[in-house]
Amino acid sequence: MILELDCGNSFIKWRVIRTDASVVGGGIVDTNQALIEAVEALAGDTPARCRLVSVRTEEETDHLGDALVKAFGLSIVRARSATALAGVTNGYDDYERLGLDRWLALLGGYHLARRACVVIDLGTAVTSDFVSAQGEHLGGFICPGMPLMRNQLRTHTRRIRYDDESAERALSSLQPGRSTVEAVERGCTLMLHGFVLTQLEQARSLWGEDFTLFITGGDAGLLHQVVPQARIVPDLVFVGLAMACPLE
Ligand SMILES: Nc1ncnc2c1ncn2[C@@H]1O[C@H](COP(=O)(O)OP(=O)(O)OP(=O)(O)O)[C@@H](O)[C@H]1O
Ligand SMILES: CC(C)(CO)[C@@H](O)C(=O)NCCC(=O)O
Ligand SMILES: [K+]
Repeated sequence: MILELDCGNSFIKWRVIRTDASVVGGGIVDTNQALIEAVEALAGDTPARCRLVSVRTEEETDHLGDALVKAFGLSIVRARSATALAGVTNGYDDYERLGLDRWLALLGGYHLARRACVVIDLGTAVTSDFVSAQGEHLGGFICPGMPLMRNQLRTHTRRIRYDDESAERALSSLQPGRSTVEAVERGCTLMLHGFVLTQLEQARSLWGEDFTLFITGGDAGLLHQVVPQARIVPDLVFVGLAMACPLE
């Protein structure tokens, strides 16, 4: 069995797959220890191999790797930056600066679409990347995601305070808010809607209607009504991870 990890800035997304790629289990955790416990709790064999992508520091990622080797004695392959892979060229001036989660998600998107695509990932940050039909990465955009927008408002004001349950309830509609929680949650959601619609405009001016829009990341669900044509692929980073780190 293979342990797959996407180590983001706030959470670790994990899953365990068999060699035939069928999924045994998976989830989202916020600490290395919680990851080890979740994998230990899976019925069946422990994974012998691991492939991972991380946007954390080298030290944090090494620390996680050491903990996994200690717990499971597995071998680890890490996704690395590349100038080109699987028919896609990295569009950054300095290819190593492109976030590896973005690189893998756009590799996965191009692989699935086999034509021009835009890949939007809604996590701690929101990112968007453009790939032409020829596999040329044209670059992309980075902006704050829902968790960062909320927290900036909470941190830099004195009277914006509310709990998680009321935040969830506030999104039952996108009408003008009649309480702080509604005003903030709906306002930030509409910022994301606006962002995504502008990405669509850019894609249309480049390619007409001849492209696929992919949406991934923990907050992908906030968008599906605005862009019903989008393909929501929650595991897009894992699609790219398998391409970048093949385990024969
Ligand atoms: N089960 C879940 N656990 C945690 N967050 C979740 C879950 N489902 C949806 N989310 C939402 O997903 C967002 C986090 O996104 P995601 O997990 O894709 O990225 P991340 O690890 O925080 O950061 P990165 O963008 O660096 O990968 C949060 O806003 C959170 O509300
Ligand atoms: C933008 C994030 C934080 C999204 O997870 C990550 O891809 C990252 O740290 N990127 C490095 C900066 C860049 O992609 O230009
Ligand atoms: K991510």
